[in-house]
Amino acid sequence: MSPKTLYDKIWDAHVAHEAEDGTSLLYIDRHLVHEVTSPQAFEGLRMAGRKVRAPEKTIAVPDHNVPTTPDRVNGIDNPESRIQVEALDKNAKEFGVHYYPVSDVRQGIVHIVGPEQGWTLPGMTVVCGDSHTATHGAFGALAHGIGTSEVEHVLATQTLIQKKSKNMKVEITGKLRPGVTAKDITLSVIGETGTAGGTGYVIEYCGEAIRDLSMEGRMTVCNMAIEGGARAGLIAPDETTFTYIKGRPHAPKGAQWEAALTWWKTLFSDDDAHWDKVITIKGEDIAPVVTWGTSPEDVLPITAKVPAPEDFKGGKVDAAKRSLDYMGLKPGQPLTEIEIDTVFIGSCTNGRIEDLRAAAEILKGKKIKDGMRAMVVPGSGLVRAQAEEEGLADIFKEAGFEWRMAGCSMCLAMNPDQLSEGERCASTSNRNFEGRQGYKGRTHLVSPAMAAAAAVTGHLTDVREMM
Ligand SMILES: CC(C)[C@H](C(=O)O)[C@@H](O)C(=O)O
Ligand code: SF4
Repeated sequence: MSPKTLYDKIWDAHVAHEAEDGTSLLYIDRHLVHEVTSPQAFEGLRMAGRKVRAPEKTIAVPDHNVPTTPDRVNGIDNPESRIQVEALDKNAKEFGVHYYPVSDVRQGIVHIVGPEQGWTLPGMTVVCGDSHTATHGAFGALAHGIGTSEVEHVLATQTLIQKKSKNMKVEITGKLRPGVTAKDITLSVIGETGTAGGTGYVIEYCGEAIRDLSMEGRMTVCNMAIEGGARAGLIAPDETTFTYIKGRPHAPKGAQWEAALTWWKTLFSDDDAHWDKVITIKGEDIAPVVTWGTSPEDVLPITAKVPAPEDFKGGKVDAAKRSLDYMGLKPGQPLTEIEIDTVFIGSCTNGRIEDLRAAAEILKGKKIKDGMRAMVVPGSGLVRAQAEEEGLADIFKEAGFEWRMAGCSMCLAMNPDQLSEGERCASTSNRNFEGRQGYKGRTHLVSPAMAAAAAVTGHLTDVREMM
């Protein structure tokens, strides 16, 4: 047998039919659904008189539009948001799919709920009408976003038409230095490859620094594969993965667990597998980073200065000028002198329990800067409950943070949590596009620990000085 990558193995195990030009019909093991990209898909089924083919493999949860203040039990003010969430409610019940409504403690961001409930397992194909589906690749699942018409296709057939991507290996060797996290890894990789570097590829992240990460950290890394342009990100499963999964509500049990484990242990890239592209980064070379511009590739170590447009080449000069202008920054200004007024800790990138622990560790016994607006939005109701049990919520509240209910929140401006014009936020989310967190709002992407540090000092801060 010819050697295969992990991606090749999962792909081969799911091809139901392959046409001559390589276009394939893939079987889909898990279909996650949220309120933004599913209403038309369900409506299409309804109009055609079709059913959901595999409701037991379909999981729905509202996340983008839901308010995160406790008074959300009284309903959603914004009519557009309300329509989307109510449509999901109706569709989930009518079509009989698994559903976690806002009133359920298990509700949260779809990419946090799936793994948490044991829906996401190694070797699976996982899709969702959402680009950050890449998150689930942390389990060694082939997971990626799809469009609304594909959502309808998967709902109706449990299959997806796909062309195979190329194989790319991103190796992070050795150990990380203190203060450096999974978020710094994933942003640094994009800094190296650019936002188009992964286009046409599925990335497998490997190396000692990746192996050393918890499942939470691995999800953070894979979450941003899409920001580097890749179709999906993958990490081969190992004991860390199996320990995380075991005992979760929808994980296999008993003899099924043993059988699954036997297969999962074959899910790695063979030694002499072929890679179309390889990138290697030394773990010790990665610093705590921050973005200065309006693209995730605009990333630098926190010790750096705001770059000048002339530092870039070709078309990137104009992009840098525009970024600096939008962000209101001057070349040569130390990044640590950039003052911020808002801190957002949350999102499918960094809204898990370990992220909250890392931020709380920095905040313990401290207060946020006067006038700072700071909020923690746990990625799910269960993350929230656990953080309360561990005393993290008290640390956040005593420091001056708002302690919110689960949802996408200020990661994107689809709900009441938004930046106002000119506001500047240190955010643990994954996109710093113009207006992403609110009209004319400005975003600096950072790790949870770096966000916490900035909340205390009032400016972008090297977290290592607070450790
Ligand atoms: C709303 C949704 C389609 C979108 C995505 O696909 O990623 C959102 O989750 C985002 O992060 O921008
Ligand atoms: S948290 Fe942000 S990135 Fe993740 S699904 Fe929600 S909007 Fe998209």
